[in-house]
Amino acid sequence: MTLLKDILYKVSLTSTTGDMEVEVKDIVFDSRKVSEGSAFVAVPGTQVDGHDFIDKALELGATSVICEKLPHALNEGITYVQVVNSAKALGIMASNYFGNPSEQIQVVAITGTNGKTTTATLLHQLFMRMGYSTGLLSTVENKINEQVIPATHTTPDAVAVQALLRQMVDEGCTHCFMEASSHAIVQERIAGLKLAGAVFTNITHDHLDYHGTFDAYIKAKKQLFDELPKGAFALVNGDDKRGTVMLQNSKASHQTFALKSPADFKAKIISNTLEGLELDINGKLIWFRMIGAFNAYNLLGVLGVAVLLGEEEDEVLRELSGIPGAKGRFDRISIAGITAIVDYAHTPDALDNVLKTINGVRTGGEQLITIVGCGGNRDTTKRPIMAKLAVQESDKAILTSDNPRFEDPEQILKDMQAGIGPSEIRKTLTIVDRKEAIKTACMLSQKGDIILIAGKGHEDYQEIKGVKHHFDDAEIVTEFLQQLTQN
Ligand SMILES: CC(=O)N[C@H]1[C@@H](OP(=O)(O)OP(=O)(O)OC[C@H]2O[C@@H](n3ccc(=O)[nH]c3=O)[C@H](O)[C@@H]2O)O[C@H](CO)[C@@H](O)[C@@H]1O[C@H](C)C(=O)N[C@@H](C)C(=O)N[C@H](CCC(=O)O)C(=O)O
Ligand SMILES: Nc1ncnc2c1ncn2[C@@H]1O[C@H](COP(=O)(O)OP(=O)(O)OP(=O)(O)O)[C@@H](O)[C@H]1O
Ligand SMILES: N[C@H](CCC[C@H](N)C(=O)O)C(=O)O
Ligand SMILES: [Mg+2]
Repeated sequence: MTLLKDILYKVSLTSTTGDMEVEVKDIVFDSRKVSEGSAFVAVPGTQVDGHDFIDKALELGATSVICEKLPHALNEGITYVQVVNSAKALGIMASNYFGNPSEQIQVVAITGTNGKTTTATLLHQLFMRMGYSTGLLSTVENKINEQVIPATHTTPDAVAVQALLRQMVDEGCTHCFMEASSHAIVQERIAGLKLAGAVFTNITHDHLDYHGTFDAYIKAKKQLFDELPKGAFALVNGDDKRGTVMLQNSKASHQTFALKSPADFKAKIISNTLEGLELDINGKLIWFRMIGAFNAYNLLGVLGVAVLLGEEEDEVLRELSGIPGAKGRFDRISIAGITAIVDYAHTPDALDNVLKTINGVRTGGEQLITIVGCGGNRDTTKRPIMAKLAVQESDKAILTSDNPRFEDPEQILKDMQAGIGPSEIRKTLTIVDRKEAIKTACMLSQKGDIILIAGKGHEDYQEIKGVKHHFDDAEIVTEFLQQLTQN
């Protein structure tokens, strides 16, 4: 039996009213999911305030309410707990409720604008290969060893994080690698977690719609490092000028990885082709199946984490060398002499990196056609920048839709077109239907050409007005390229 007073351990309380020994059958932060005996935690949100749903939660059988502001009238027989920060309280309560699983497993959180999924997935694959029972919480999927649990967010909500960690511990996992998105950090979805370490990959333009300013976005990432305990490690990209900012107030052991500056984990790129990367790491030449200089950073971050967790460098490099990477990250499909690359680049920096990688390995003569869109109900300021990058770094750019969500797809495309100069218009096509855009790119391609399809990577849907319609870039480009071979 779980008592309210026990799960409030370590929560900053302002006041309590009622029986603190009431049994808690479930912790719920959405009134619609309350059942008899639930503890309802009222969290202020971006759309509505959970405090407005306290009555609804009580109607459905909640026996305790955890909130920042007490309701004017308190119901008889209900326990009310006033806390300083209910989102934070939710995380700590969920951790207590599930028996503090993060104290029984080494959890490493990865943050940064780009590279989180790649780094976390590589770590999961690496530790599995090295014989450990390992968990993963990522944008693409959550995993307990090889068992897949579908992911709805990059970082699950506070209760789901703890429930998944509990399941991992019960199934014998010793390690869990997880992404910590800036939304999750600010919303305290990882409050109550004991981390063995945290990684900072990089920070560039994204999510200004949510955080407001770039400084607030940096501060969100920094919170992860500020809250690390002594004894944990803080591993940051030393070539990113915000790497040192992350370390400023961190009690954790300061560690760096870099290609250009002095660092604890260093590498030099020997070769970078469409077949893979060759790196010099401490005088050892190692071949990796990952493509692009940005993946050299991801590989170094992975090496750093593994070594800081006590693994032997040579074994790590041997295993890492054969790992293919995460789905939808630079996936290559070659049919009829045409190479299509499906990549999740959905930020200006990611798109720039992918385009530079492709341009760096081109042999000349071939065309590069880039298909790109920008998500609806997301940062609008990145739209003209991404369109401009696509046009400038390709022979032809096709602007199209990528999850318009609740926005008008034509308006998103207009925002993108604003980034294109008059002399670049002739290199640009705008085709709102993504399938038509892919078909057009295939029809315009000749043997040897490269088609980059950016933005959706592993996603197998197009989200329009709250409905996810099946849509898979790799599936569609394969279909059209195969048709070319039949004609
Ligand atoms: C903008 C954002 O991040 N929103 C997240 C946030 O919801 P919110 O603050 O908007 O919630 P709200 O709708 O205002 O409701 C406030 C509170 O009232 C409660 N409520 C609401 C209605 C009701 O009838 N009863 C009730 O109790 C809600 O449960 C909530 O506790 O907290 C929810 C629970 O954790 C999340 O599901 C939700 O993610 C939304 C769906 C989302 O799209 N988030 C994206 C932007 C996101 O989180 N992305 C990052 C990755 C970004 C990256 O790529 O870097 C991620 O980690 O996935
Ligand atoms: N270290 C990196 N630096 C810059 N760009 C990268 C890096 N790693 C990957 N990318 C690019 O960014 C895209 C997204 O990579 P990944 O999915 O690993 O990032 P993420 O941080 O998990 O993104 P999200 O915030 O959407 O979950 C990749 O498809 C690739 O184009
Ligand atoms: N985690 C990111 C994914 C963006 C992927 C892209 N396809 C889009 O829809 O904008 C977000 O939710 O902002
Ligand atoms: Mg991710």
